[in-house]
Amino acid sequence: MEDSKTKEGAAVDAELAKAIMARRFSPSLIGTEAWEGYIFSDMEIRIKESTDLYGAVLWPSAIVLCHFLETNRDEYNLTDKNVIELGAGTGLVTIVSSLLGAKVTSTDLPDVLGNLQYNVMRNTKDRCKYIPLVTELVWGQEVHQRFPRATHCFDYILAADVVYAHPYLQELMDTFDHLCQENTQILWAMRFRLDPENSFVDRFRQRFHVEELYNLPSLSIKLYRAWRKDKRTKEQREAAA
Ligand SMILES: C[S@@+](CC[C@H](N)C(=O)[O-])C[C@H]1O[C@@H](n2cnc3c(N)ncnc32)[C@H](O)[C@@H]1O
Repeated sequence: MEDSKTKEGAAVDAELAKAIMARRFSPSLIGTEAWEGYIFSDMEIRIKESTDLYGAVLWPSAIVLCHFLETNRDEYNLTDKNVIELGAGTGLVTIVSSLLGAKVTSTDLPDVLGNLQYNVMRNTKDRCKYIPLVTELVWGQEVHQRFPRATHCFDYILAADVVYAHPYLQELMDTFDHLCQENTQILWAMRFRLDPENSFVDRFRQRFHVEELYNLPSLSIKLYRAWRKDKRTKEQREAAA
């Protein structure tokens, strides 16, 4: 019985993973510029990558998160919502969220912003209600000053593949903690590779309620929804702002 259930789960995983990854179609070369094409919201999105930086490559978690947003737009309606993306990389999640009607703040390390801005502008210009804002956000650095809670209240925090063996996991946790207010939802696609990912999830669960939305073992990716556990008092909210 258990065996047949596991097999059924594996088949669903394989099918879903295949469907999600099939959104990717073959790389093209136009003139001197290489790009990869994706279709979301019935629109073609062209992503330029550059292999010299982590953030200049599109990772499968981003495709998984975009697939979720596109196929669950009734329940997670992004129209007119304030959204921030952490570690946006090449920008696919920012672009898809903008096409779905969100006001997006797309963030990453300074080195990555040029390529990110290029992809975001190229794919959202004249196609979106709100022009996405691309800006630097280094996890844990001046987040309180640059994104004060009183003026920066996000409905959604989006993140794809931001947890891996890097030395800034605590800073990332603190950034989630600062940006996530009482009514904020975190949608976070996570690729499991080694132990640091598991212990991050354990620590994350101490601060946030966590619901697993997708489990795709064939891609080693899970998609989580999370929201704050603690309800702050008015005084605490003002002190943290
Ligand atoms: C594995 S890539 C994922 C990129 C993109 N979200 C995707 O799924 O295609 C990790 C991203 O986190 C960003 N990143 C890494 N360390 C960071 C830090 N300390 N502060 C802000 N962003 C960081 C990288 O620049 C990169 O864009």
